[in-house]
Amino acid sequence: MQQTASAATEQPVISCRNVWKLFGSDPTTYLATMPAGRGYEEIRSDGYIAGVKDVSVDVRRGEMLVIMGLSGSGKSTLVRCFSRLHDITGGTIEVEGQDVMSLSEKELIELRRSKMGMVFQSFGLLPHRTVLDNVAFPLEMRGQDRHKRRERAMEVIKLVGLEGREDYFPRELSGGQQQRVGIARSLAIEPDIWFLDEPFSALDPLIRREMQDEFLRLQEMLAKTIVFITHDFDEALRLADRIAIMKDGAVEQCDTPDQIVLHPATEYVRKFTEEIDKARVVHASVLAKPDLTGSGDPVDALSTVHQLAQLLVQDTREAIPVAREGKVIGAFRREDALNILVGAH
Ligand SMILES: Nc1ncnc2c1ncn2[C@@H]1O[C@H](COP(=O)(O)OP(=O)(O)OP(=O)(O)O)[C@@H](O)[C@H]1O
Repeated sequence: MQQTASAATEQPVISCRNVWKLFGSDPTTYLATMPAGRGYEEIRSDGYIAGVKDVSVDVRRGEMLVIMGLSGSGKSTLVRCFSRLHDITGGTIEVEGQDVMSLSEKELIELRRSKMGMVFQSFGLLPHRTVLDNVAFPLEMRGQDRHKRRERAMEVIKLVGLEGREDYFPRELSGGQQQRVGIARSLAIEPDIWFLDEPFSALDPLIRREMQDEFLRLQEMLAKTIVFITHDFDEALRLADRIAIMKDGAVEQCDTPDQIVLHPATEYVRKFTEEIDKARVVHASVLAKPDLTGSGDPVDALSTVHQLAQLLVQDTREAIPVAREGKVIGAFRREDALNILVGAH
């Protein structure tokens, strides 16, 4: 996935600044009196759990932000704060410029219902309803008439590749197909912001990869703003425009996959990147230096080093130009790319 340049400059869809979510007996008073710089373990010894610890991230329009971290690192808590399923203890969260903590219960329900879609690991399908009726369910909740909701449900069923299975019951479907129903159901309401909490982790590895590919295809068409939770770094690298890596409630680094594998911000992040084949992650666009001039035909900015392997080995040029949509944006040193290819970076 590659975002348009304007996505980075537009107002973010979700903006969170210095957000804290503490669990414990009186978190608000505790946070107000807590000495600055108190660490996760110190907070714990004071009797509180820092579910989210001083997090500032933005979710940009049309991007897929993947929140990655081990179990208990705070991924779900952070995302629950975005939709105010949790009240935050400190900081601010704005969704489309609106401070979520200032919304009334009614406004919140409306915000969630009209703008947000959610998909969970457990699929959450209604077992006694057919695929069509499961997908149409949120529309029924909205009071949409039967004909309209069936029409819309069929549209999204087609979109996720389940046409012909609309009259099946969930138990008659594979895990991957059931998750497709979950995805179709959440898309039925045309959410602006899509939250997916480990949607593929109950699936076996082959199906999981297939679903990831399909998901990328779907996103290419829909260009939704997506927050995707996973504990799988490979999945994060495959899907993300940007990845926020969490540990002990805090975001260790939030950046593009390329930057994370090339320039891990902390030792913790570096450990994740150790086993990764960087050549499959790093794109020519990131290696290109605008002030370097190459000779001969340019390579495409969206190519990974892995895709360029043959050229890199056979070519003799020192600097290779890179073009985005036909326009040269700079060049990279062939040696730099070769180092990534052989794992010497
Ligand atoms: N309601 C709660 N009360 C107390 N502690 C909580 C509550 N919800 C979460 N926590 C704690 O906050 C921390 C972060 O939990 P969270 O569920 O966000 O982690 P996660 O990264 O999503 O983990 P997983 O991948 O296992 O779902 C954990 O230590 C958890 O025990």
